[in-house]
Amino acid sequence: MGRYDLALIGFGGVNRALAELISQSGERLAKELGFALRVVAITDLRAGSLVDTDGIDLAPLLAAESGELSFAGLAGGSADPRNEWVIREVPADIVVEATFTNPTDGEPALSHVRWALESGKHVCTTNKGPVALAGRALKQLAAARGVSFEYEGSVLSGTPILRTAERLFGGLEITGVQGIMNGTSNYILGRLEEGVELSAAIAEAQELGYAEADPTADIEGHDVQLKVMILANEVLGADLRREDVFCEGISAITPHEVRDAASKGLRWKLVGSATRHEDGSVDARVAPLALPAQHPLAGIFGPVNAVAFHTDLLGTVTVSGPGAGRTETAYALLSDIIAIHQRHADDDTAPTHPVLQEAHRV
Ligand SMILES: NC(=O)C1=CN([C@@H]2O[C@H](COP(=O)(O)OP(=O)(O)OC[C@H]3O[C@@H](n4cnc5c(N)ncnc54)[C@H](O)[C@@H]3O)[C@@H](O)[C@H]2O)C=CC1
Ligand SMILES: N[C@@H](CC=O)C(=O)O
Repeated sequence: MGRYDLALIGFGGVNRALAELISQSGERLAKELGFALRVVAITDLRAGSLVDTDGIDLAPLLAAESGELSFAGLAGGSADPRNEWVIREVPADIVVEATFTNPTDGEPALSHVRWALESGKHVCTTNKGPVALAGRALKQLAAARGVSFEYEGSVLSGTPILRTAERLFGGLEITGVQGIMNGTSNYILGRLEEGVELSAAIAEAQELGYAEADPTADIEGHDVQLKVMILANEVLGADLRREDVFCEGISAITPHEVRDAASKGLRWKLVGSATRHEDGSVDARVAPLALPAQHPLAGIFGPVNAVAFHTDLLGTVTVSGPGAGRTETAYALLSDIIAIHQRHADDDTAPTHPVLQEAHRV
């Protein structure tokens, strides 16, 4: 049985949840998928870096509270994240990028991804910055190096929206997308309707692992702006920059307005949308809308998200599922690793598995 060695860049909620999955369910997954997973490097802004090319023992790391973790003093450990050295020099097969999303220029995650691809390593990431702001260039770099760049978790967390569109919508012309694409703001709007104060609702979303490290991106719509760019670029053939996407968040909506709307059968939702016109141009925007109760998006609650695809042959097809959450997003990374395996199953270095090889051929 083959194995993939992983370097985890960022050891916050999502990458810790991936490490937990590997630590607790690695054997079951290996039997099912036909390949094993081993973590050989971890870097983190706060904890430093840890390298063991024989495989890091994850259990003691996962037993420590995340705020208390320090790799300095451990064998192969350092207080310095040493990101560039780890990404370029440690012999990992896949670099898993899950540091903070920076909506302005995508850094430092953009450099992390670039270093990995330049070094001939596959990348999977849940970080929206590099995908939205430089996805096209990064895909070209990956193709030139013969490696994969996967980012299912960058839109709708573990809900496989990008792969659904890519693999299952063949022959359909998609003319637009509209959806709820941020778990935090959707959760907060629901809690405001229930009478919870804004600051308390934000704290809950942080505690539950839905919110960005700086929740401004969730509240002001920047997170959805990046997701709309990713979707429009992927499924509508657009090449949007951030300034092309009008963006208004939920900060101006008062708890009173939320409850007043509810009493009239309306629900405030933060909606992202993109529409392709006949001349090929694409309009995209993010804005709060008070939707009537019978609107399909009005019934989407909490961290659940949904995206409606407008198509020529099927009309509207809506995909709904978790839009945020540590374990849910870690699943997106696992699905990326499976996709890498499927794509490279015939490479010399890839593990072999009859079921996945068959899927690869199909
Ligand atoms: N939590 C969620 O539901 C989802 C998160 N994402 C994205 O996944 C990424 C990770 O999310 P979480 O784990 O929830 O965030 P988090 O804030 O819990 O963890 C991020 C980790 O990255 C580390 N970090 C930051 N800059 C670093 C650097 N330069 N070098 C090394 N480590 C660095 C931080 O110390 C922190 O431990 C973010 O980009 C987020 O936008 C995407 C989909 C859903
Ligand atoms: N903060 C984001 C996490 C996923 O991208 C959200 O709440 O949707």
